Amino acid sequence: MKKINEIFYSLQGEGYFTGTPAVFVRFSGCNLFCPFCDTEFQDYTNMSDEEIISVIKNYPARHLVLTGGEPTLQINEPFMRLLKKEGWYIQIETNGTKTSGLEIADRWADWITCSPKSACVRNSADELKVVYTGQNMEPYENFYCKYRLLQPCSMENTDEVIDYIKKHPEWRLSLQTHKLLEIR
Ligand SMILES: C[S@@+](CC[C@H](N)C(=O)[O-])C[C@H]1O[C@@H](n2cnc3c(N)ncnc32)[C@H](O)[C@@H]1O
Ligand SMILES: Nc1nc2[nH]cc(C(=O)O)c2c(=O)[nH]1
Ligand code: SF4
Ligand SMILES: [Mg+2]
Repeated sequence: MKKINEIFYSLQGEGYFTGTPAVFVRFSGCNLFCPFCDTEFQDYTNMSDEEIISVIKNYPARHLVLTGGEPTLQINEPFMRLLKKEGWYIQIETNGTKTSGLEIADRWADWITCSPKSACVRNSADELKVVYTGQNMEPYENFYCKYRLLQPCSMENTDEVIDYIKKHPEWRLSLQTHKLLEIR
């Protein structure tokens, strides 16, 4: 059984796949307590892997976003294998900490979006998506990834983020477009 906070269909609002129709599975629970976290993830329903599949397959898209909370606390090999067997393109949103699912994500996900927080142990992902709060950016210099995305915190410091990116052009802007559009 997995503790699932919500399942919904929307457009990927953030990062490289912004605008892509996607089914979101939000896992309950997290190992961190980011002060800026914009997500309610405590409530949950217990669902079997088969129940999750039976809900997500009703939507027309086959791009799946595993998020949370922290999805790598709950994903396991049989779940990921089943999703791949069912034809899903699996994107996982992770804080990059040392969890039971860290290596499972590497083995099975099609796309890893790492949004590193203090305890991040990853030094690679497909995309690095940093929520900018004016922190020291040096720790991200040796992170190996295809794209470096800088995301305003709660859409409140967009000017500061744009300014940073213009000075450090290896970064690009990630806006939480679902908030702009007032969709989920
Ligand atoms: C809610 S987290 C869930 C996945 C995982 N725990 C993580 O932190 O990557 C999903 C994404 O939202 C970002 N996020 C959370 N709160 C935010 C905020 N107030 N403003 C901008 N992005 C935020 C996270 O950094 C992460 O990229
Ligand atoms: N539309 C939409 N896109 C998202 N991308 C990442 C999200 C998340 O909360 O992980 C999210 C979300 O909550 N909504
Ligand atoms: S790691 Fe992700 S879900 Fe957990 S508190 Fe931080 S932003 Fe929220
Ligand atoms: Mg969100």
